[in-house]
Amino acid sequence: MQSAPAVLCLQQITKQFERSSVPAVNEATLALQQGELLALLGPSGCGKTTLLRLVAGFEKPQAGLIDLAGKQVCSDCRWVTPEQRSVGVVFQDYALFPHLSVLDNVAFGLKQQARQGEIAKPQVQKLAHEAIQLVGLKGFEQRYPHELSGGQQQRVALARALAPRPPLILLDEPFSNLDVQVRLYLRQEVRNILRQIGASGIFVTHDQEEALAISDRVAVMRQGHIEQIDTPETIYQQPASRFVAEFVTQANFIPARRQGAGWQTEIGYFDPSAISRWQKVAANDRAVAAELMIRQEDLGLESDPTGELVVRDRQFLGREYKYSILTPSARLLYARASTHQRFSVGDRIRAAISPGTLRLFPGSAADPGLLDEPLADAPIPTATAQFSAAFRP
Ligand SMILES: Nc1ncnc2c1ncn2[C@@H]1O[C@H](COP(=O)(O)OP(=O)(O)OP(=O)(O)O)[C@@H](O)[C@H]1O
Repeated sequence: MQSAPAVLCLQQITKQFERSSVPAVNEATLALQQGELLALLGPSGCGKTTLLRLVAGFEKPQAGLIDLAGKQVCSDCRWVTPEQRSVGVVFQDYALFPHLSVLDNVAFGLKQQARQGEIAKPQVQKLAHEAIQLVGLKGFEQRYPHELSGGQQQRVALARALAPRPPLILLDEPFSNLDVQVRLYLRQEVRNILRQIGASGIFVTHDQEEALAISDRVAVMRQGHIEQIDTPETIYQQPASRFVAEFVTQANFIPARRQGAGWQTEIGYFDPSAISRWQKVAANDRAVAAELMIRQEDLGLESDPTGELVVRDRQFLGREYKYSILTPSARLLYARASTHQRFSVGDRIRAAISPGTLRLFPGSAADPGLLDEPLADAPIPTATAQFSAAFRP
């Protein structure tokens, strides 16, 4: 993947709307390789759609460079219009012409290209039929949009974007209007189709599971910045910041205070073996406060009538239970556990965490309850010794 030529290069792209005090996209830099599928993931308003629109040419940035398929399409002295950029765009609401048949919708852009002499006229019908076949709508050519389901309409929109065979397809929340079954099926199919024709794609989503499931890389955005861009595995296992960790994994965070070689929290003492990558904090030997990240699936639960954690709620999710756990300081933690072992609301439990699953993030020294205590290497309190035994391999 890394050796393939870049289809898209963004350098330091910044866009600030009028009457807005902060940029919607702030110095975004990324390169997309040929055949690669990138997800733009982030909370509402973080700039995902604006970034996509900048690539398409629907918005002009104040600063930065955009290269598409080896050609500069945006710089201080160069601007290529959306029609002249080789990108296909699929919108959330399909944006089909209601008075045109499926075939005419798909052929619409191709006919314009033929009029401008960009493609030969006989190519129009050929490319349109190929695209319709590619998205599995052969036989539906003469139907109108109102005669199609939402999923079928989105396929037409996809066929229209794919028909001219652009090297890059942009998809703005393409599945969000579809019900869950169609959504799961179609997102896999879009991925397969793009792979089949070797096109690159960027799709916007605020659904972390969707981003991780179908993309080759994920760009997590926050307040206009690309906070981290990497493979789904790396984003999940090695989030670069607490924001990425929280948004992508929905992990638990507990304030921790350095104690000896390890870290003390209200749910126990964690020695170094519990922690997967603690370079971030360990690099700063003087850091006394941190936040410990525990993923929901890594928070193991064990029955313990004297335990300080209490089951507050249990949700049945089919393959697993999701528990809400109340800590002594009334903090809520979430755990996902197999259905083989079932706890009831009110049960007292203790946490059992597998070695190497925790991560540390720089923490605030202002956390109450922990940092009021002396920071010297005090012995581990008896109540937590039990936990530390569970954490140690
Ligand atoms: N045309 C516009 N004029 C002024 N501000 C805009 C315009 N379009 C977007 N914004 C602002 O820019 C910021 C980024 O918006 P954008 O639509 O890119 O976010 P998003 O991440 O796609 O959000 P969502 O997931 O809700 O669609 C927001 O604060 C939004 O209000």
